[in-house]
Amino acid sequence: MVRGFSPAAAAAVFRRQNFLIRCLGGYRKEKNYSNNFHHHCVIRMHSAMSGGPSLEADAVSILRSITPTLDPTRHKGQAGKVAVIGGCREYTGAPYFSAISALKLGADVSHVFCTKDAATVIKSYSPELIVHPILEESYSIRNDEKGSISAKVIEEVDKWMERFDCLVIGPGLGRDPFLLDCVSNIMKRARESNVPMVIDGDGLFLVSNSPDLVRGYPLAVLTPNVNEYKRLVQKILNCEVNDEEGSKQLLALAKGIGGVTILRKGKSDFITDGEKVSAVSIYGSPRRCGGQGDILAGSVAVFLSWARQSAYRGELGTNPTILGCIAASAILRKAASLAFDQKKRSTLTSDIIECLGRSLEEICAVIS
Ligand SMILES: NC(=O)C1=CN([C@@H]2O[C@H](COP(=O)(O)OP(=O)(O)OC[C@H]3O[C@@H](n4cnc5c(N)ncnc54)[C@H](O)[C@@H]3O)[C@@H](O)[C@H]2O)[C@@H](O)CC1
Ligand SMILES: Nc1ncnc2c1ncn2[C@@H]1O[C@H](COP(=O)(O)OP(=O)(O)OP(=O)(O)O)[C@@H](O)[C@H]1O
Ligand SMILES: [Mg+2]
Repeated sequence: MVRGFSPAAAAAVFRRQNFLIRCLGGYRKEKNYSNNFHHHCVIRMHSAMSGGPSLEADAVSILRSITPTLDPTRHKGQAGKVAVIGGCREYTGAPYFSAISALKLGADVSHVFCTKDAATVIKSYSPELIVHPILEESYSIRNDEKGSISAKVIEEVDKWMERFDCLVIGPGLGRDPFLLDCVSNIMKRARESNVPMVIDGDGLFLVSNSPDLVRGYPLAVLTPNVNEYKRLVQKILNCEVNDEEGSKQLLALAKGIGGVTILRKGKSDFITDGEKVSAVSIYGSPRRCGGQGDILAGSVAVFLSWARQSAYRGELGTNPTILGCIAASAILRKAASLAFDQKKRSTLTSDIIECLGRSLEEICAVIS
């Protein structure tokens, strides 16, 4: 019994502790990937030691404070309208993973703006997505068509821009110079309309070479993986990644680009707006199958939109962009852990997507 507590109160404390442990990933029986509470604490301590003291965010409280209730008076669109700019001849999975993850978490509408080649393929994965085949790669057009096609792309995106709560730029975009030029124009329009942007994948390749696209834009979130982070550090800070000074360098990078938010993905996810670093190191999965970053990008778009709505109602005291990143990171890692419980080594990105709903439900139950 807990000293000074009645048996009933002690039982309540015990139940609450168990609930929080379950929310953060649960107990696990695997020998090598033991995920008991002690292991969880060790991960937290390790993260705090590598990134500085007490960086770990209270992801459960954040998720509860920003996730909207399912209120029968709300209409379609109020829980979020997101658009993914990505998808080309090589990559059709990445934009699909981002866009469907947004829907599975509770966004109302999810669009994909991609190349013509990719559009039919993406549509065939899911009838839930609204797919716009508007982008072109250099190989499919003549040089003298480039001006008119570029203008047409902007015209098409402009029809929709003001309706989106957030854009995800880059999953499966490819690196064709003409296509990236069109996407730069889309980003400039998004800024003019104050639409938040999550920049991932090849969008980060673009931003590493043209940081002015996001410089000084507080509604931009960059979500680099290990390679993308390395490129950003080299281009912006003119040095190599230094994990001994991980937090300091991350802050310098956010300041160096100027006022953006960075979510650095890895064993722990580190998030900063240039002022303070937060960490999410709750247990995820030892599987590193491709596509998990795409889930994260779509999830950040949703939680960021929800956090902005809460902030608009005056319910938050903290930067909503940071809260959205923390929430997305925690939900993805929990979903990855749930999927790994079932599928072990054969866990795929689509298995993790199937666990997104349960992952959020266990923290923010529809009916509590
Ligand atoms: N199923 C899918 O369709 C998936 C597609 N993905 C997409 O794949 C693309 C690449 O993402 P990664 O995470 O692999 O990116 P990384 O930057 O981690 O690595 C990409 C590869 O490209 C090479 N590379 C580096 N610089 C290059 C350059 N200038 N030109 C050409 N190649 C270069 C790297 O050596 C590496 O092998 C992104 O668009 C991403 O969204 C991934 O999200 C995984 C899943
Ligand atoms: N070593 C790790 N241990 C635990 N979780 C990790 C590890 N590395 C990455 N993750 C988690 O996986 C998610 C995706 O990160 P990852 O580095 O795989 O992105 P990515 O390379 O962009 O993925 P994608 O294949 O979609 O492009 C992150 O949210 C991160 O929390
Ligand atoms: Mg990626």
